[in-house]
Amino acid sequence: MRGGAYVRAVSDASFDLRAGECLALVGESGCGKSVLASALLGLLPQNAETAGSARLGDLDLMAADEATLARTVRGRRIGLVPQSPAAHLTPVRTVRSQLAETLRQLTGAPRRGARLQAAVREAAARAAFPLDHLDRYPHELSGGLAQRAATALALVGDAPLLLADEPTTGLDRDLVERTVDELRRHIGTDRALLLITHDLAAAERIADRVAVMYASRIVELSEAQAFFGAPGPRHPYARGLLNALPDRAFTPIPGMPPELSALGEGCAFAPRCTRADEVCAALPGLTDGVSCHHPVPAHQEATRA
Ligand SMILES: Nc1ncnc2c1ncn2[C@@H]1O[C@H](COP(=O)(O)OP(=O)(O)OP(=O)(O)O)[C@@H](O)[C@H]1O
Ligand code: NI
Repeated sequence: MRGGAYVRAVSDASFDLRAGECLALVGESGCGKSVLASALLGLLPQNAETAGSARLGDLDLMAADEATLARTVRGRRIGLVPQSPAAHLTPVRTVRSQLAETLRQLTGAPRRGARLQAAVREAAARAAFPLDHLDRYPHELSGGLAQRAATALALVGDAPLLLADEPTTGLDRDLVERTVDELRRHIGTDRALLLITHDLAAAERIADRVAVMYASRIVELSEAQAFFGAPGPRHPYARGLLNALPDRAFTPIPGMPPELSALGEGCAFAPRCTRADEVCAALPGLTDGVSCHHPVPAHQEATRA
């Protein structure tokens, strides 16, 4: 990081993702979600340090070189809906030309002509991108339309893993539902989706499992049904996130998440946690999908207003 600060943005993250499955990665801003996604794609800044492995089929993404990632992973084995679509779209080319280019690269689409144009329209429609906006440049698009253009591009390669980083930012509720439903449909039974989101309602709508991240660590990994329904989240932070929702208790978690450059030894949530005691000065391990010394007992249900 500029100025020499050292940030541990992701620690000990461990999860698997099966074909046909959607895993939602949720957590407050700055907890490390996008860094985790960038690490999988080899898109971290050059001075970033990584350790560990991430297997996609027979390939270890963490060990793969840039040529392999560029040639066979990005777009082909992993489709990315980036968090800031405006920054990922090429500013000097229309949406039509970017879709056409990606189609030519990733599918056997012909170089030009009616069949290519039909494929472009089909690709746009999959992400509900309006066909009468295809000839616009990225700066002529609203945030929501740029988001849909980026989603359309990410779906082109039919990659076995789709990584969607806040794919619904800037969309209104109807379109949020349409977009996540489309992502879910796209997954079908033979692809997988890692959905990174602040939007717990979107996660509840389509996720099979939920991973909750706090201050660089996955603190809970649960089946979505158990998480959003009964018995509810077991980690006090995860429970706090749900209870902060307007249609639940609408009670925010007091305090702020810590700076990742100044994390202590113990549980990073302890300063904000009503259940914390002296034991929490030591880092809890992940047991039964929860990383907490005092998880909420399974029979204590979350309050739904
Ligand atoms: N290129 C970078 N250089 C230095 N620090 C970075 C860089 N990218 C991210 N960070 C830091 O890593 C931490 C995690 O950032 P990240 O973008 O992964 O958060 P996030 O969970 O995706 O948040 P948001 O929900 O706001 O997108 C933050 O403290 C951020 O400041
Ligand atoms: Ni992010």
